[in-house]
Amino acid sequence: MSSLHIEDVGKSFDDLEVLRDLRLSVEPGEFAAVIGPSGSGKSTLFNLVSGLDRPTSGRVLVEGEPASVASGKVAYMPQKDLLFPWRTVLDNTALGLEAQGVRKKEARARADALFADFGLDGFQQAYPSQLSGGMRQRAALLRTVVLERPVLLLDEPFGALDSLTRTEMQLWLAGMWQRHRWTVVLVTHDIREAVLLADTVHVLSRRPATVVRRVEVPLARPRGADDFTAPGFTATEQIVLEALRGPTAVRTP
Ligand SMILES: Nc1ncnc2c1ncn2[C@@H]1O[C@H](COP(=O)(O)OP(=O)(O)OP(=O)(O)O)[C@@H](O)[C@H]1O
Repeated sequence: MSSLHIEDVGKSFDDLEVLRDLRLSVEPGEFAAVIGPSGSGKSTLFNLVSGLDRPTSGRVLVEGEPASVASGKVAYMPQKDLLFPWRTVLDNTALGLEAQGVRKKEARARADALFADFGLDGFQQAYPSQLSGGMRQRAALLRTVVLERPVLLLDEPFGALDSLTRTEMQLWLAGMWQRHRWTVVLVTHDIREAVLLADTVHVLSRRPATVVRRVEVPLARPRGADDFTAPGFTATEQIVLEALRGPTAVRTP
């Protein structure tokens, strides 16, 4: 059974058709990336997968069941880290578990157990303002991962970081995925990021968005900094770029 199965999904807001006949499947342990032009509907798609909104047509199935917030199958990391400035980093990372009804002590213990792996050891009692941009994003990811849900949605997690920090974070995430094998759907505007991290890159058209190309990334795992200059990397970037720019990607409303 697919972890995520999006079947002929359409979504409109009044007269605005945002998604049309969108199909996409993600298998357990797969890292999928979704890339598309600005405003093509990537956040709308995530809202459907996390059950915050419903499709106008078609179906969104998470582990075979219609997507719903109540099913607790999807963990969503939004673009902004949304860490509360008045809570310590540990309390911030335990927040999702607490909201799920886990007792505070246990929630903190479960989050704390991941701090070293996320490069945050020693910062449990710090406040978010004391962290660098990259550390804040790692804390936000920790808060998402600790929920141990079957599907992780990452919405441009590194979009706000400077280019060097972003590259470091991408390499770090590649290493983390290698160890944990989460099922991930990453939304990004960054072709390089999609190719480095994903098994499959789904390229969206302009609105109404549909998947115009599904690109399998031919690079072996584990991946690292050397992959950025590998011939297969550049060739895949080119294929994704052409799909983004190609004639079928430009639709008139
Ligand atoms: N609740 C809503 N009501 C009306 N229109 C909406 C709603 N949510 C999104 N839209 C519209 O749908 C379109 C797609 O928005 P969405 O945020 O999904 O795009 P996106 O691809 O995530 O954008 P970006 O790449 O800029 O982050 C936009 O034109 C937006 O104005």
